[in-house]
Amino acid sequence: MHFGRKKLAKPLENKDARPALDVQSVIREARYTFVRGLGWAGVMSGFINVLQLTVPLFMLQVHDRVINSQSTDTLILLLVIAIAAIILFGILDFLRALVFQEMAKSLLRRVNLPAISAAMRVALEKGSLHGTQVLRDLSDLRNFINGSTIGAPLEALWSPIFLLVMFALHPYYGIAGLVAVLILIGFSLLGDLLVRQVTKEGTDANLRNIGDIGATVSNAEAIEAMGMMPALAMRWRREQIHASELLDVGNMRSKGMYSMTRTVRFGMQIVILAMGAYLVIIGETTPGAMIGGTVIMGRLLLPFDNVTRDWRAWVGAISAWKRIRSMLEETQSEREIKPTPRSEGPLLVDNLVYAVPGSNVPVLRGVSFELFPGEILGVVGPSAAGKSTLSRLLVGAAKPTSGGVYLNGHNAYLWERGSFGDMVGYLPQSVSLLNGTIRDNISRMRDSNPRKVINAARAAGVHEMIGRLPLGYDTPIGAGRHTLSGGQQQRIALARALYGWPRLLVLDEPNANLDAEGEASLIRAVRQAADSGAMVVLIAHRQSIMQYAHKLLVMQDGRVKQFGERTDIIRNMSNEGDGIKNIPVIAHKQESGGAA
Ligand SMILES: Nc1ncnc2c1ncn2[C@@H]1O[C@H](COP(=O)(O)OP(=O)(O)OP(=O)(O)O)[C@@H](O)[C@H]1O
Repeated sequence: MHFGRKKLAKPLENKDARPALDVQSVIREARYTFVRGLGWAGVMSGFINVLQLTVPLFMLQVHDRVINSQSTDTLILLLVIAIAAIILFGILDFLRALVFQEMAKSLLRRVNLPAISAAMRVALEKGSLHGTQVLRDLSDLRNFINGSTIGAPLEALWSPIFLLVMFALHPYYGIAGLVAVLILIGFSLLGDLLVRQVTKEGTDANLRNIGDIGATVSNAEAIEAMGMMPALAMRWRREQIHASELLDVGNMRSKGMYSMTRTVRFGMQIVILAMGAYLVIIGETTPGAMIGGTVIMGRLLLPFDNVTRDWRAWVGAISAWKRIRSMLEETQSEREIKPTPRSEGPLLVDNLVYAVPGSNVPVLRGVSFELFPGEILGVVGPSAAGKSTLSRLLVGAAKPTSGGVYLNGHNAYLWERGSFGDMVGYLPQSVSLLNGTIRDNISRMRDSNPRKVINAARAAGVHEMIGRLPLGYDTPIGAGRHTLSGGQQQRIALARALYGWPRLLVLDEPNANLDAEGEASLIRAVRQAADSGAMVVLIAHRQSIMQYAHKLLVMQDGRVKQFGERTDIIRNMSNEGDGIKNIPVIAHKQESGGAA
């Protein structure tokens, strides 16, 4: 028995190939955008803070200068200055909001596409719900930056200005202000210590729960039919309670700290007023300074209140960013960005090993074979032999752990996706059509050439069926739209695979939902593709289709049990005797005497 090893074509290196995306530079740029935005907003916050002194200083000046001098000219001058300062405050406040908005836009512009590609890759490996989390994180991050909570720490950074003014009014004011600030910083740090971890755990638990519910919703029919809802509801409830309890603890601690900081702020304002009154009595300061000092104390401490109140939003945003960043890093693509010319073959699978990421038990254990243009390869074997995993690796949807799949010597996994996709037709075991029209789906969501769409539909034997639908090729399908039967979906997915006459056609259980007419169309399509020089890989449990295969690959436990010309393999299997029991497809063929 040979596995085609002797004929293996040497893999080529594409010298022009570059990594598709430098994740580290995306992360660096995103961080730079964030820090630069915060820098600008911070500078503006400084001016805004200074301008916030307008009201207390105006009070102080009116009290000390206007009342004493009885001068309306001074009053008018002060009024004009104060109004100008307040208008400037309004303008800067608005500009700062624009800076935040621009920062959110520019951050998302940089991260959006890499994050969505990362989400796709994570979805391939860990399921769609892990993938969609990153989209939620991006949206949370944008809301945070555009929201009202991001500015509080920036304002707190400028507290030294208020402290200086307080020291200028009287050293005792300054000292009281400093003590109050230190107490509030202590509360903020304590709050962070008490809130951060528990909030993170609660959020993670909540996300897990949402993920579980999302996964379950897609199985709603089975759940309803088998009355699984009460048991599932109990599980969710337990998980929900656990997550809510953690989040409630974080919330309660955060609110507790906020109440304490407010108490300290109000208390300190009373202390400073009393102290001011005492300083006025002993002639150390003026009544204007007393009122101004009290108001400035309020302004000084307010951002610390806000930091304590809004810290959870910062914790949430930081966690969201960390998740986005680690997903980008984990899924850094080594794929090329330059299109590679269309290839006619051969297809070489060279000592292919695949273990699911995070597991060290390989699903494929050194699979090798070669396929030439115009050949149809039937892949058979018992359940869990690794057939679908092999098909995913053939089309570059999963990364080999070692070894590789090469088309005309070029690595299928690394191949730039657009040009690779033009050459490949893939029908996965679980057919999933996308939201859009039938035309969109067949044309792979591209601006379609109507003739190519109709050709693909005809080849899949589905043109007449589409013609019978009220909107024909423009019928919207996908979630919540026109519902197609399992067989209809499979045939439209076959038309999608055939679109543009690919050079490599990988069909995983393509006849699973087909009736006799559908299967006849499928066989016609497969033979037509092979006659036009395509390489076809067919995975099927139903044996009828295998009689058209030129070669057979028999898999077992992730290994190649046999590979070769179909007639040779069937002869070998019947000679081995016990092998026939293990390979039902072949066994059935032999028994029925049909295939060879
Ligand atoms: N993402 C994954 N995570 C964990 N295990 C996986 C994953 N994908 C495949 N496997 C494991 O790999 C083995 C082979 O699965 P695969 O779907 O390739 O088998 P198969 O031969 O196509 O089976 P069937 O004929 O039943 O479709 C199975 O044991 C399966 O549990």
